[in-house]
Amino acid sequence: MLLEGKTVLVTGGSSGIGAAAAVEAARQGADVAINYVGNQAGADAVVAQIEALGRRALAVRGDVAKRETAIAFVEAAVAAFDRVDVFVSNAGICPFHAFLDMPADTFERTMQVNLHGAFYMVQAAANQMVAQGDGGAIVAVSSISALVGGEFQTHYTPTKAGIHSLMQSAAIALGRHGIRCNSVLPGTILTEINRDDLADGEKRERMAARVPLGRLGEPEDLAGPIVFLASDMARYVTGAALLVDGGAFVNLQ
Ligand SMILES: NC(=O)C1=CN([C@@H]2O[C@H](COP(=O)(O)OP(=O)(O)OC[C@H]3O[C@@H](n4cnc5c(N)ncnc54)[C@H](O)[C@@H]3O)[C@@H](O)[C@H]2O)C=CC1
Ligand SMILES: C[C@H](O)[C@@H]1OC(=O)[C@H](O)[C@@H]1O
Repeated sequence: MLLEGKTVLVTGGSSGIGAAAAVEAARQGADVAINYVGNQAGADAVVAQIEALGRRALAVRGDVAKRETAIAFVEAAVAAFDRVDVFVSNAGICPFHAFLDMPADTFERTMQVNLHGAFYMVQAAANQMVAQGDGGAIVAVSSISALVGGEFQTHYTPTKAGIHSLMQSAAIALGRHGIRCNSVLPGTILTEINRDDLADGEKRERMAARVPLGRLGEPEDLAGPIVFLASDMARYVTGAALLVDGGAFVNLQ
């Protein structure tokens, strides 16, 4: 098991990629704390899945856009499990909207949840890891959208580029403490975040046709790469970004 005896924290862990990562971490031997914001049923289901795997689980409610949520999440996890070994910064939103009439509050909320939230969470987790004194691993869920644009994502893609960049700079700032920082860059993964956008079957098929592996992603496709980067198998990997997109990015023509 890749995460035997570790404590893993995941933001936005009540659905999608975060839920898949949380459950896989438990399958790999970790106790897991998830942050969630509104989906109580989803959080309860993830806790139940983790416990069914014989591991301890904790769900802590909070809006990642607020700095105090980060501090409270890490404190609650330490109170329950004594330490933080792995932190997965995953929570995010993507309210698709055209650029020219983007409401300021849509732009600002997307920045606050996706980028400010990741910064505060990673900072709080890193301070706990530094205090423990024996290193750790941080994995942030960025996106293929850190590298390419989207017409209705002008507020969103900069947050994903920012998260990718945050991991690079944090890798430098935290390397001396033995804390590794990496990001995963998912392609299009079928989750709640894009359920409406991909409800149009024609668009979904067009997107899938661009993927060399021939299908859109599932949340579980991210679980292995996240666990790998979190584990000692990746002990000399830091500041890296791992595309998990079925080959979509390289498929120019
Ligand atoms: N689905 C996709 O195609 C891709 C998703 N991503 C990223 O993956 C991450 C997870 O998204 P998915 O699993 O796809 O969708 P999702 O909607 O299932 O998951 C997002 C999670 O973040 C949580 N969340 C949203 N706002 C929050 C807040 N203020 N505080 C705490 N939690 C909050 C949601 O409750 C949800 O559990 C996001 O950061 C997203 O940007 C990146 C690339 C592609
Ligand atoms: C939510 C979108 O479908 C998804 O988010 C990303 O980051 C991907 O690039 C897709 O556009």
